[in-house]
Amino acid sequence: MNKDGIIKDYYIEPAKVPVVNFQLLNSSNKAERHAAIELLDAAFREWGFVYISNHSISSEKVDLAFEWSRRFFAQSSETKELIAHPPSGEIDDNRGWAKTGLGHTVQMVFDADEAEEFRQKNPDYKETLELGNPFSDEVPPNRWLPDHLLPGFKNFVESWWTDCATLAHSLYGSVGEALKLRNEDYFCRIHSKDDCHMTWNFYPSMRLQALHSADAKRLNAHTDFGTLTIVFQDAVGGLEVHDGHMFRPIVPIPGAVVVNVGDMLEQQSNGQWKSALHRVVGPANLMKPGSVQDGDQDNAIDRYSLVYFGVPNPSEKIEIAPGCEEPGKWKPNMSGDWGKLSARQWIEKRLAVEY
Ligand SMILES: O=C(O)CCC(=O)C(=O)O
Ligand SMILES: [Fe+2]
Repeated sequence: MNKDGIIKDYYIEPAKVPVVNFQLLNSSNKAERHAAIELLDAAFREWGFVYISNHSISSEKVDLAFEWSRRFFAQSSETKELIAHPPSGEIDDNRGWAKTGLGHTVQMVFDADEAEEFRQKNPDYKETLELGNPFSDEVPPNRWLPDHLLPGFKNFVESWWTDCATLAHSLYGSVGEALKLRNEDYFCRIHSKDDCHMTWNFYPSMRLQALHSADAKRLNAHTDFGTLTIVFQDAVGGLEVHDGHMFRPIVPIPGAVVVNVGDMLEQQSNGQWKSALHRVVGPANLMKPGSVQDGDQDNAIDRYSLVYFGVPNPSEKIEIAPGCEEPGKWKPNMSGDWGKLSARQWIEKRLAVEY
C-alpha cells in the first residue's frame, strides 16, 4: 500500500466457480443430465454461485439487451426523472429509475439510522432501473418513458422479461432435482405468478484509483433476497463473491450467465446451499499489480449488468422444502428470531432500509 492508502498489488485469484452446461441440465441422456445436476448442486453448496453456459437466450438477444440498457441510461437525467423511483423503500414503490445515491445496499441491517450511517461511509456508485412483471395485474405497474422518447424500449423489455422468466423456470426444475425434493416441481409451483423483480444496473465510470483504495465500491457487499438470481454481466468485470475468507472475481465468461442462490433458497435448502455475499468493484484485469501508476487519472470504464431476481409468490411462506430436512453447513440469513416469513415479508424487511 502506498502513502495514499492505495493498494498497488491487489490481485486475487478468480473464484473457481463451476460452469454448468444448460443443455446437459436438460439432456434426455440420464447420465449426462445427472452429472450436470450434481455439478450444479456442488457449485451451490460450495460457492452459492454457478456459471450457466449454452442457456436458452441467444447471444444476439443478450447483446441487444445491453444495447437497450446503454440507450436507456444514456438519456438525460431530465428524461430519466420522468420515471423517477420514489425515495421510498416500500416494496410497492420499487419501480423506475433510481439515480446515483438513491438506492444503497446494506447487508442484514434493519435499523434505518444504522443503514444511513453505513450509506454515508460506503455509498454505492450506480444507477438502476427497477422493474416488475409487466404481465401481472397483481403487482404495481412499471414506470415507462413516453414511447416517443425511446421507441421500442417497453416492447423490448417485456420480451426480455419473458426470456428471463422462461430461463428461470427451467432452472427452478433443475433446482428441485438437484435438491432431491420429494416433488421436483416445488420451485416451479411456488413461482407460478412470476412476481419476480428485475434490476438493470449501470455503473458509471469512476476513478480507478478510488476503486483501488478498496473502500470505494460500485455495489456494496450483500446477499440477494430471493431464490435464484440470474446475472447478465458485460465484459468489463468487477463482480466478486466471498468464499468465506475473501472476495474473489467472478470473471465474465462470454456466453455464460451467472446464477446465484439468494436468502430464500438458502432457507428452503435448510442451509445446504449458500446465499453468498457478493459485491461489485473495479475490473479484475485493472486491479493487477502495476495497472495503475501514481498520479494516474484513468477512469474505470462504464459497466452494465441485467439482473433477474426469482421471487416466490408473495404469500408463500419460506420454509424448508420437503426433502431438505437434513441441515447443511450454512446458517441461513432468514433463520433469525423473526419467525416464519412470507416471500413478501422478507423483501419488505430487507428493502425498507435500502432507499
Ligand atoms: O452487477 C452485478 O454484476 C451484480 C449485481 C447484483 O449483485 C445485484 O443487483 O444484486
Ligand atoms: Fe446481488
